[in-house]
Amino acid sequence: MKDGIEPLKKLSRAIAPVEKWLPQDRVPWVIAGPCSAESLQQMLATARGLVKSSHVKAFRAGVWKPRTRPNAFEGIGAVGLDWLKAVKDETGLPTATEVANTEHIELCLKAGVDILWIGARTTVSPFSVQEIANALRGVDIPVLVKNPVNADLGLWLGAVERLFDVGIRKLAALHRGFSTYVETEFRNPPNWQIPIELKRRLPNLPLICDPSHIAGVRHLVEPVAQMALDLGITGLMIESHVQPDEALSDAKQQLTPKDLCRMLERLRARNATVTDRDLKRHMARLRSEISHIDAKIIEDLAERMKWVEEIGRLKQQHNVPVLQLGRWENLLEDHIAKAEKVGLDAEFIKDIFETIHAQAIKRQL
Ligand SMILES: C=C(O[C@@H]1C=C(C(=O)O)C=C[C@H]1O)C(=O)O
Repeated sequence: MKDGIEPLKKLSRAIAPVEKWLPQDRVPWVIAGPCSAESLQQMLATARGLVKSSHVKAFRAGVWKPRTRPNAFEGIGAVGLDWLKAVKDETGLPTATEVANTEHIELCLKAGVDILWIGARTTVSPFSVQEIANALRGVDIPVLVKNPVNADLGLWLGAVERLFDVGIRKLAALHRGFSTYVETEFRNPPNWQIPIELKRRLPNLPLICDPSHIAGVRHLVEPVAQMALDLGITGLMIESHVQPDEALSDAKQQLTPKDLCRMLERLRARNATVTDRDLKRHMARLRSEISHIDAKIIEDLAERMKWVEEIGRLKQQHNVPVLQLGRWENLLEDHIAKAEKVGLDAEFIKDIFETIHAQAIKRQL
């Protein structure tokens, strides 16, 4: 692809590995803590529970909360930074919080916060991201960039680039899912293809998954975390509160420290690299079958397009419209029925044939 991949490769190579700023002796490695700092007692009690798991490497808490509507709890403010410091002094855990403007950054740097993150509602605004980047020029601090709330890879990449341009090298992307108008089982569906594409563009950029915001409800946090591990994502950010039901924000998705620690023991990490020779050979055989089928699909598509173009010429000679809705609807119905019989997902087949049909129309215009 020619869309600026070269400069991104350079950027990717210069990014510091996570072990430069957080220990990497456990998979998953986890940044955990309450959605919001609410009181010193709540912060310390949560941290005391979390530190029992050796997976937990840093403590998070939101101090300034961007809320969708006014009159919700908008965060405790700067006093929360003192509580983060108290957590660090007692547990030794590095601390992390969200920043959205210059003032937040100045206060965090003064209070000795170790890791900053940029929230999903901030990543959507290049003005805000640039303001943050300018305030961080010359500062050596890890910055995690949450994906923008909307499914826009460009904004996510742009935010990483703005921070890189002011000298931040301890960077990571934080995947918290994407907002959607339609109801789904998730609060913010993961759209895994977007973080996967981000990883393809910036292979060295550490990717952290935030299953709490993707799930939105407690019982889905574990399956989403497991999906992230199955994909090979080793870092997680998870919300935890000593009394989740009483939480002033995100009450439904927070886990007690005890439940979180237990969950971390149940999660299964995958081995990062394939070393076993037999396994390697077996995988290579399967991949050659897959490549063979891919080649067939491409040949068949090329042949399909030849017939499409021929019918297109015929339509032109006889003044017949290119789009034939009846035929298209029949085809789609047939294909979906056939696909379901062989165990393929209807939506998947619909997406594929919509793409093929769009191309078929283009070829006839
Ligand atoms: C190829 C045709 O043109 C269009 C493309 C179709 C396809 O890709 O199968 C089906 C119907 C038309 O909208 C056709 O009329 O059959």
